[in-house]
Amino acid sequence: MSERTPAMPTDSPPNGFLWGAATSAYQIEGSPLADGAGPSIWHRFAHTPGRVLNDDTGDIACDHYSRWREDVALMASLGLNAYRFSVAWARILPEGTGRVNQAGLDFYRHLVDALLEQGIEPMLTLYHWDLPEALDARGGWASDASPGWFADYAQILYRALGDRVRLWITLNEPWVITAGGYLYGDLAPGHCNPRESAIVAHNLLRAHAAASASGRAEGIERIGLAVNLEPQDPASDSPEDQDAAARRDAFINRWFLDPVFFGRYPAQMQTIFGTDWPDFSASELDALRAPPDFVGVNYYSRSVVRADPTAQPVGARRVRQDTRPHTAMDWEVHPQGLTDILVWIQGRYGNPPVYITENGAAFEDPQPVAGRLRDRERLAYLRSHLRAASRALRRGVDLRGYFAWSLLDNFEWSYGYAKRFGLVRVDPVDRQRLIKDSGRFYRDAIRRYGGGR
Ligand SMILES: CO[C@H](O)c1c[n+]2c([nH]1)[C@H](O)[C@@H](O)[C@H](O)[C@H]2CO
Repeated sequence: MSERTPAMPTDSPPNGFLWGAATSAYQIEGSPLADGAGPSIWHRFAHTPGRVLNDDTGDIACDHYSRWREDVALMASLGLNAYRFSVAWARILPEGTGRVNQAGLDFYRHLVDALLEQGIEPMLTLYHWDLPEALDARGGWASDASPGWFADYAQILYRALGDRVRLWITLNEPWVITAGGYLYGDLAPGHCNPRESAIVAHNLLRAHAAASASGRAEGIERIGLAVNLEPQDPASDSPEDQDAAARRDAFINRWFLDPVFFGRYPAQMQTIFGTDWPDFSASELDALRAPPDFVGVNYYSRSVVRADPTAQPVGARRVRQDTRPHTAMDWEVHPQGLTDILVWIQGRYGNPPVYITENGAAFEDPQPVAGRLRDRERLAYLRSHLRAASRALRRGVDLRGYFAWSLLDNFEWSYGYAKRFGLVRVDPVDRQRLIKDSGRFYRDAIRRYGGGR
């Protein structure tokens, strides 16, 4: 099969299938304080020496805040019929609550209108990690008031854009927000506090429920939750490794999905956190039940897991599969894991509608030559994972769309600009965009198998 032969096998996805790409505000926009916007925790974190590789910041990023018209045209040239983006809370509410910054609302309204003019369906993420600094100063997600702050913010956006945005996501990856920001400390706000992390996770779930309820009250019909999911395969059939994989599965894959679908946490959470696990009442647990209208699946890789009592808090660690290909993030390339996790959702949670809201890979890209960037590894990753998605469709998974991560090379959090996921190259000096071979491949796949725009 040539590089240019699209991925999907003979059976095309269902009508209305979304072929998109995904980004997030702090990673692409730049101009974080423009037009009345307030600072976010990532603005502060990135400006704290030593927190981000090369002390990179999102001050410019992809300069999308100025180039959004060009980027919408780029999406149209790729043939996308959908685009997933996030709203920077502090552009809308500079102090996190209270005064609304109209210029912030206007930016996103113009972006949405431009997408719709091109026949591109917007999928809006309300929160992709960039909490207003003013709210972190009031306790942030550890504050009991945080679900109310979030629901009020969400309501402002529902009322401003609910007549033109049909697909909403409350939170992007509550697990990464919790683990990265409050347990391991590698992401903003950089805390390392197990008990605080369990309270933050609980408040994020309360916030999802509150924002879902406020969306219903505003007539919003399709509100989802985007979660990072990663199959946990035991390194051996020993009971120790089997138990370790089950604990890591609960910790990563079920910590948030079980509460929203079943109103309960996985039993392993108490074992993992011990005395740091709060004693939630039955009513507090039941209040978490807020089944999303769709599950957004962010899939990148799987883990092979070995028991290791020194690897806290789960007592399990990943075992690198040295004979398998890995990305520049050192994540194993394992497309079958995408099929497996989609079928797992189908079986465990009653076959809910699903979108693959992130899937992609960072590789060390070659320099462009004569206007061409031959990113063979990323193209192969995309092709193999589109095939994996097709296998899930054939298994009856209610898969409704695929969003490649990411449209553009962008700010990769604590890695800064050192890791590039884009289908489109962004020049580090002049921010010029150049569609990579992987982007051309995706365009051809959409033309051949997509519903078109
Ligand atoms: C384990 O990977 C996570 O699922 C994950 C990977 N990623 C993400 N979550 C975030 O949603 C994006 O903002 C990142 O840029 C992207 C690439 O790192």
